[in-house]
Amino acid sequence: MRHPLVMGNWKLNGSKHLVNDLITALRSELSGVVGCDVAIAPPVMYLDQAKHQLAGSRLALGAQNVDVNLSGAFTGEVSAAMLKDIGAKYIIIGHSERRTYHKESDELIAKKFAVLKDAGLIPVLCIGESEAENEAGQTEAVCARQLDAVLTTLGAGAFENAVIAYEPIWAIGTGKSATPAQAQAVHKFIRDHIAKQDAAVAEQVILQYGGSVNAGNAAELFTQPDIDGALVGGASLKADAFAVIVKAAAQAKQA
Ligand SMILES: O=C(CO)COP(=O)(O)O
Repeated sequence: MRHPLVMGNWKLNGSKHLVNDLITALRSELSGVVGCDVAIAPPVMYLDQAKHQLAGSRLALGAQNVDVNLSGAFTGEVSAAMLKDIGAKYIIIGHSERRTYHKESDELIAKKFAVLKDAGLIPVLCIGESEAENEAGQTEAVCARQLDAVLTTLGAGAFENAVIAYEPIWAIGTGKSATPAQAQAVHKFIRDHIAKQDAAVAEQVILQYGGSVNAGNAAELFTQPDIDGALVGGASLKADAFAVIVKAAAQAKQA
């Protein structure tokens, strides 16, 4: 049985003040909520502050990126060991914003996946197609290519205790979420694709949907059998909306 996971990707937003206020509010909104794992990924600058403020709560710490190098002359980068040291658990890699703005390739992202596994961290691998690819009927081919970068180099076993976030680029920050049926179809494709190599690993891998998830559409998305949670951008910056999403996952996925 898969345990749902809702994670907030704060992207390039925040300040010491906001971290303080948002975590204080989340702790209060989510106290007593069980049945859903919850994580927040603030900017790397605030990970230490966030870790201290999360102490004693059920909320886990995430990060938004990692470098492939372990240490050395790589100005501006952050290593997997550093993220582990600071107490992060879930690390987002392959986000479409990094693929687009930082020209990250499938091969680089597969290397990031490997360094995270080696460090004992949980990769949250983002995949998903652009609007043009979607309209050209290439959704499955794009997702398969992005998954295969990891599958062919690391094998299906790498997805044991890992997370995949299906985030169609056309749904990110647009207010235009995929419909539950659309998202479910792609999630099933992703699970089946991994199952071709290892059915047991495919059955346990957490598949999140991301792209304009909000307090109003979350519950319906979570009714779908292969949607195990959400990677939430904009709505994760509002404690009340994020809490509604977490509670919807806990409710929908109760045994
Ligand atoms: O990119 C996302 C999460 O990683 C989704 O962002 P929005 O929820 O703002 O659409």
